[in-house]
Amino acid sequence: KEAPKPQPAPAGSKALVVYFSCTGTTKAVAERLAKLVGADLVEITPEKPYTTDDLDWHNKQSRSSLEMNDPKARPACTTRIANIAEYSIIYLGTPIWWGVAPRIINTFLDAHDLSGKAVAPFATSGSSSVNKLASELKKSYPKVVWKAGLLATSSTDAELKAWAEKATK
Ligand SMILES: Cc1cc2nc3c(=O)[nH]c(=O)nc-3n(C[C@H](O)[C@H](O)[C@H](O)COP(=O)(O)O)c2cc1C
Repeated sequence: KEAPKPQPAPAGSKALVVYFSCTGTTKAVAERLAKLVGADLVEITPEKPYTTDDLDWHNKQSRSSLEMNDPKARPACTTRIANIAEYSIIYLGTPIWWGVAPRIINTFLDAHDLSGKAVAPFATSGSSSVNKLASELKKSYPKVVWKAGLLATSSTDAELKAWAEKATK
């Protein structure tokens, strides 16, 4: 008997998980999600990596504080996804900084044309909910088809999968 042929993915079903992570929490979720849904995985990498001092939110002069205090800050990121148009769904993972997405997420979004694209944001945080992050992104990038956000700090595989599938509908 012949082995069953692998099913080719239906046209337009390509999924991308793209994420930013400084201390590994979002990265771990992104890796699990990509495996669960069979998505490509790309990291948003800052041109200048964040040091521990950079991430000190108690220090008003730290790099992250200065960036978050300036809505127009766009820290350089080297990530460019040339074939981003090929994806039918993009899962965008990020830590929550000051209640919203780090400015490098804006750098990434500014550099890619995601008009009409389905993008589902997921985030990890100490405690903040994903709502403000999601609504701010929606306001800043109104041409994106934003799907429901997920606070994924302690999401199970089943929760990740259910949320990811819903975003494709
Ligand atoms: C500069 C900075 C600001 C943060 N602001 C918040 C916040 O507003 N609310 C919150 O719950 N957690 C906040 N955190 C905690 C992170 O969201 C949390 O540790 C996240 O899981 C880190 O993800 P990562 O390991 O992928 O970088 C902040 C962390 C940093 C470094």
